[in-house]
Amino acid sequence: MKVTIVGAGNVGATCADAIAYRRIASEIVLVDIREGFAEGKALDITQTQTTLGFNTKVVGSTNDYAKTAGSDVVVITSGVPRKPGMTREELIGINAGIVKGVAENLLKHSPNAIFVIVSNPMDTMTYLAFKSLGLPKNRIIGMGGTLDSSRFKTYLSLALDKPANDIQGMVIGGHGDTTMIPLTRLASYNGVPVSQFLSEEELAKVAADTMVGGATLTGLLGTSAWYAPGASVSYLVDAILNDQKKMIPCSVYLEGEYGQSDICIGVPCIIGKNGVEKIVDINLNDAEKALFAKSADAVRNMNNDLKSHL
Ligand SMILES: NC(=O)c1ccc[n+]([C@@H]2O[C@H](COP(=O)([O-])OP(=O)(O)OC[C@H]3O[C@@H](n4cnc5c(N)ncnc54)[C@H](O)[C@@H]3O)[C@@H](O)[C@H]2O)c1
Ligand SMILES: O=C(O)C[C@H](O)C(=O)O
Repeated sequence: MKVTIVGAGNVGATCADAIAYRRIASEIVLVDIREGFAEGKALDITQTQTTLGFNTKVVGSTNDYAKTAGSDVVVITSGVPRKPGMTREELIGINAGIVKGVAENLLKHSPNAIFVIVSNPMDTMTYLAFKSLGLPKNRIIGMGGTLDSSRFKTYLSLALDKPANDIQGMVIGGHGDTTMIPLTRLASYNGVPVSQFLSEEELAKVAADTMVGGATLTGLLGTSAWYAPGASVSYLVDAILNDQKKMIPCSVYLEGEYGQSDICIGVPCIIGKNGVEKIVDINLNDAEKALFAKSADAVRNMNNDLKSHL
């Protein structure tokens, strides 16, 4: 199976490294616009084959999309990350043109690929890819919910002082500091609701920390995070290539689901070899429904800024 990742920067290269090391694909192509950069990252990753013990072929390319031909999954991470104090939404002007051009080039060479969109603001970039490529909705997947859910589980595990892998939980809604919806009511520690162990105040703090998880790291690092984002993309690509039918919150085009239409936003999805195989309708309570509607309003507002690109 072949995966192309465009953008060989922090997230793209980390994602390529995770996919190679975890043997998720047989071939990875890394593409970047910076002369020699993707080739350098690919060679560096290749030189870990014997010490880490994998045989995945990793190829780098400076903007030569012929090398990406016949990819099963393509991942778009090209674009600018935010700096401390910025919101993801502020990146729209510069990233929209990059994402649209890259997506069109990818489709020319891999007409059957499933697209995974990572560049921010991710929900709006996913909507742009959906609208400009004209592909069926199952083949355009925005990655944000995997990462937000992993942060949610991390903060729950810290608050509970229990292993993160014993915790289940999902974040739906937009991938933004104020639009994410950590579903604290449904989160569990080995099937037991976390509300049996944490107070309302503690749960509210977990939710608040999760929502600004990306901003916290941007403040600490000076640019946005990459280890958890790269690993999250590899998790999603694994679910697609290995037809895992995992339920993962992803940003997908809605046509009435969750009361919303003509928008890409995070909802629980079954992910397999066809990409989004099903949108799972979970029973939200009234408060969660209201948060989802508010989140969708904000994402839709942001999509309005795309007019010149559609
Ligand atoms: N959805 C998520 O959960 C999530 C998580 C982390 C980062 N992000 C986003 O992913 C994007 C990348 O973040 P990063 O930290 O890797 O940034 P980065 O600056 O390290 O890497 C971006 C790379 O894109 C390349 N690039 C720019 N224009 C290009 C083009 N037209 N074609 C090919 N390559 C091009 C740059 O040369 C650079 O190497 C940002 O927009 C960031 O906000 C999203
Ligand atoms: O925070 C960011 O801007 C990058 C990414 O969306 C993240 O959540 O880490």
